[in-house]
Amino acid sequence: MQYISTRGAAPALTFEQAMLTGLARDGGLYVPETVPTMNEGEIAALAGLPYEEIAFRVMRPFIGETFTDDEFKALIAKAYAGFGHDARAPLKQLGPNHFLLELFHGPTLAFKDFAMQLIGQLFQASLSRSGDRVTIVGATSGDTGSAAIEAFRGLKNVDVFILFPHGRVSEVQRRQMTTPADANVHALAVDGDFDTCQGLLKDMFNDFDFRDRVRLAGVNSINWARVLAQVVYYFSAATSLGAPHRAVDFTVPTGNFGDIFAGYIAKTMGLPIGKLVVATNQNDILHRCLTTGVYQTESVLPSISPSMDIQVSSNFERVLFDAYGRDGRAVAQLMDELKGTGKFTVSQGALQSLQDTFESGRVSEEGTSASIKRTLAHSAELLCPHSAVGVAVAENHLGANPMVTLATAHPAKFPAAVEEATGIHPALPPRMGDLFDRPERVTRMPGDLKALEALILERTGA
Ligand SMILES: Cc1ncc(COP(=O)(O)O)c(C=O)c1O
Ligand SMILES: N[C@@H](CCOP(=O)(O)O)C(=O)O
Repeated sequence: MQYISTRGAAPALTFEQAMLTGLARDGGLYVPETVPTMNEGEIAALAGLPYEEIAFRVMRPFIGETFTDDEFKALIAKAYAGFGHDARAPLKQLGPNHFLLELFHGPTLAFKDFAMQLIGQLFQASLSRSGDRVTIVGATSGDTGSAAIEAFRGLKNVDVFILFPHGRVSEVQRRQMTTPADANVHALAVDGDFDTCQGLLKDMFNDFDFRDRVRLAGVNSINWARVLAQVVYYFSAATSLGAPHRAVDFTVPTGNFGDIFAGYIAKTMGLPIGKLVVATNQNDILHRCLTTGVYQTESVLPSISPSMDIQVSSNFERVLFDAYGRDGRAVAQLMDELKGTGKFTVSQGALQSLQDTFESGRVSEEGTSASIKRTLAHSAELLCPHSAVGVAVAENHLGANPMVTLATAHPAKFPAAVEEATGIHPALPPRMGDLFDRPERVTRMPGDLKALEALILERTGA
């Protein structure tokens, strides 16, 4: 199993190399050279299995020789042992044909834990074998950062630097990143928005001297291993609703396009997914692009679903690669255009291919609040604002197949928006009850590459 870059000009890598590398050296993202498929019998056999066993069967063909079966099984078991629900990703029924996939029972209460807890294990196993040390730098709009810190805190061969937009994450998210006392954790509050943070991260990857000196690794969804771990819950949800004997639709609250791209991979592997619906908040660049073919950045509007306040949606590049017939040069040209002008237009053929796979919808701020309120009244389910965006869009795309909406975070991560909509203040789980009493440790930084690189070099001693 080899991984190739979406820009076609970086060396092909193994799973382990792609996982430790993050961004390809040509600026592209790694994808499998060929996506392995599962036949109907193999998919049917997943129904009713424990989540960890489904994870093993779905991910095994992607990892090549990196781990033996026994090693991989043990790492998966450790990754999900700390989840607060036996099913790991339970389904709740919202309506006759509408289900909610709760992805917030991990240690930091967001779907990011599914991938981050696993790659924490995979990194540790790989680094302790090689004796190498890496510097992880992550960009976050709130959830990736806390999940990464939780997964890598205290590890002796890893430093973790998390760039988050100053003043643009919820207080719970900020405290999850700034209160861990471990010396290898560095929370950096950057002046700018999430796109500034993600842009700086990509610039660090493209600064080869710096990259090689600190042995830079990435745990954003630019890392293929992140996407892979997220493919699993599409299989667990769909098979418990009758797949492969019937098709299942999914609606996914979307920002960086990683989570829905995982659904696209599940579909490519053979899982009968009918509709794949992209749900955006008022930062609706993906919805506009899927509707008109024009991908045009605007300034980010802070919203009550802040984790999706994103304009430059990293993983969209992966799906464009397929829509352009895996032509890396065409993708590189689009990405250069985006960097230069803030815009590109998708060709007619590529747009048709995207529209054949994805539907989309956008929800306003009022619509998000109303969705939280309505869902509580009809189904007694308290949604976080991101999940509420998903539910609102899904309601406009219900059809004959069961519809699954991904609930991506726990409502207690966004108490202000939930209380405003419902009058209920969602409580944090008891194990996080002292979050507001713990001392914070954070460094305020300008959105400046050289300043950030200097700080990372100084703190790692590289
Ligand atoms: C709570 C939450 N929901 C949805 C999303 C969107 O996921 P993705 O970036 O994979 O599209 C994010 C982060 O991006 C998130 O943190
Ligand atoms: N919403 C995310 C943004 C980064 O997404 P990623 O999936 O690429 O790590 C966040 O919470 O940080």
